[in-house]
Amino acid sequence: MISDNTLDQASGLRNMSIAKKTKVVAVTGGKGGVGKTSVSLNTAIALAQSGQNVLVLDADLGLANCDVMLGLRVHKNLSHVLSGEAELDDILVEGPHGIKIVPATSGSIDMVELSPAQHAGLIRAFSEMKTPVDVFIVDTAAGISDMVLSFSRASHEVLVVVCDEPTSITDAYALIKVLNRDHGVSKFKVVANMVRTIKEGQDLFKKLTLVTDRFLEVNLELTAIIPFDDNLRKAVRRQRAIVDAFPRSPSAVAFKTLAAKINKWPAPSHASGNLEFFLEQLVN
Ligand SMILES: Nc1ncnc2c1ncn2[C@@H]1O[C@H](COP(=O)(O)OP(=O)(O)OP(=O)(O)O)[C@@H](O)[C@H]1O
Repeated sequence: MISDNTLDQASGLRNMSIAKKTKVVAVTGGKGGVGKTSVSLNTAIALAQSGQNVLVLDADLGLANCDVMLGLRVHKNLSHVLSGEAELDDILVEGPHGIKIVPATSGSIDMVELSPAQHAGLIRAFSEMKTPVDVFIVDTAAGISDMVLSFSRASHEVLVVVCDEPTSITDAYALIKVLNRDHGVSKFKVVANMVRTIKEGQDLFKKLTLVTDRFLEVNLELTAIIPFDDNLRKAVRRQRAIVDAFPRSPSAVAFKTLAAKINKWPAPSHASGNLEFFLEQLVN
């Protein structure tokens, strides 16, 4: 006879195997000020509006800003997790529509100088979280630091935010090159931000692929075109997200379209072989 205990175990295992896998999306770009945090937060909120449990890691560890952009109060941050004083679940801050944010520290030198082992420890710590997460968005810092590289490599999708400035294109190219050459990332999803027309967004994508096609073996896809939108700046001044404050504004509509695309991306089905966020879910 099969005991109740055995049945409980079987149903537990079944639930584990059908449990939703977390999609992990790194938002990066190489250059500062191209709109990474705006893309991360607005896409996160649009995903939450569509019913997803969304977690945002404010990995701009040198100068944290997700909480500032949304006017949220932070009590504990990643430094408390690193020092062992708190678990990730304890430091989450709730934002609009129930998004959860993992706050970084503001301007703390220690955080900028984390070692590769500490990055790996942080990536592993996410697997221990009890908070349900359908989509995890990693808002990376500007530049090509070890942290940006290890967090991007540990994600399932890498969004590269670019705007129509020569330095944005060269910095995005440099980031793609290093992620590909040194970390084996070959697929990138490009977000053309702050453009005046759809055509400007498409041309911007062409400028980037002109160099990547010539020198690298990578696959780039133009995933979103976000218009320049004065209302976005107005929303930032009010410490609100545009998808919330001006939902019909052109950039808000574009963020919702991007969120709808992310909803359609398949959840990861197998481990990549590298250290990745929520790895446990993929090997169980
Ligand atoms: N589509 C847009 N239309 C108008 N302004 C925008 C748009 N996207 C971003 N901005 C503005 O550009 C500035 C930089 O945006 P944001 O802080 O999101 O960039 P970032 O890449 O995260 O910057 P950093 O690297 O410094 O953290 C902000 O003032 C923001 O309001």
